[in-house]
Amino acid sequence: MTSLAILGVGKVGGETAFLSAALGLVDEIVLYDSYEPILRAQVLDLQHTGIDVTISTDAAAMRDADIFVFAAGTPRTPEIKTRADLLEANIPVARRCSEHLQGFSGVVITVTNPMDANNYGLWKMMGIDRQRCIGFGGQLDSARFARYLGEAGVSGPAWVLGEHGEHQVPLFSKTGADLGTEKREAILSRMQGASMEVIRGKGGTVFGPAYHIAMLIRAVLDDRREMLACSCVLDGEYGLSGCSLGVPARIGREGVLGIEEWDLDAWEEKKMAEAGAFVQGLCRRFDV
Ligand SMILES: NC(=O)c1ccc[n+]([C@@H]2O[C@H](COP(=O)([O-])OP(=O)(O)OC[C@H]3O[C@@H](n4cnc5c(N)ncnc54)[C@H](O)[C@@H]3O)[C@@H](O)[C@H]2O)c1
Ligand SMILES: O=C(O)C[C@H](O)C(=O)O
Repeated sequence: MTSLAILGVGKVGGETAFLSAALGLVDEIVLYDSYEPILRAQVLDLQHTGIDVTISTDAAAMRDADIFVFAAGTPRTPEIKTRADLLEANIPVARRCSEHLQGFSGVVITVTNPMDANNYGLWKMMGIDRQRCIGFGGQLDSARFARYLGEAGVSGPAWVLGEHGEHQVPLFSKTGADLGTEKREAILSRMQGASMEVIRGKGGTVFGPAYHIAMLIRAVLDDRREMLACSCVLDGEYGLSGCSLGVPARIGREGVLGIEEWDLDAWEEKKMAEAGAFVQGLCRRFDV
């Protein structure tokens, strides 16, 4: 029997629960939210699908799950410019999350923004092996990148490393197309504003994140060992440590099975170093 726990069942957590149930990824889902009315409503709504999945709201059972999604906390509104601006609001939520996870032996997926810093914070507070903390965001950024590349007539592989935020690093060198710096910067700028277009229109991003989180859950539970852009706690990879950052990672049943260090061109290397320095600064908040 496989069990998924989700802390925070608002827009993204709720949709992730629904998709995981609808796709038959797990046998049991343990849901918890500090706001009781949303928790009850999400449970009822899931039950009304009639999908054959066990649903529990026993917070203590979360630590027995195979996989745990941290999706609780404050999301952006149009007034909140960057994901990093959510750090102070969500640090106490990350701390609470790490308390829920004492004794947990599965794989954690961090969704709550600023995701890279929170993934590092959870790893640090829980004191678990770094391979068991996966930060989610790179797959979504990569899907957005693929879309913008397509509009520019480029169909090569779309990978986005770096921060899940303003300092994201789209790997143009992997696409095989020579777009030039100006076009690169123009596409990057569109990517930086991509989610805000959705947040302005419907109050938050839902389908994109939930779909790719479900694919990540599947990669872990089925031990797919596939390469995905994920935020991982770094220990010298890409010349960085003291942070969690988007890198190409092989994902399987034990979490991050390996990190590949790809050759980057000069533009990408500079962006990656800037991303590392920026996220290291955010992560320092968890070192005190
Ligand atoms: N990494 C990504 O790609 C990605 C994508 C979308 C959203 N996000 C982030 O995910 C988070 C959730 O976004 P959302 O749109 O679902 O927000 P939401 O407001 O719809 O849901 C958040 C839920 O967390 C609950 N919550 C708050 N504090 C809690 C606590 N201490 N314990 C348990 N539950 C708690 C709230 O009651 C709420 O139901 C935000 O930080 C958002 O920025 C990240
Ligand atoms: O942009 C946000 O605040 C939400 C999320 O990180 C996203 O990329 O959709």
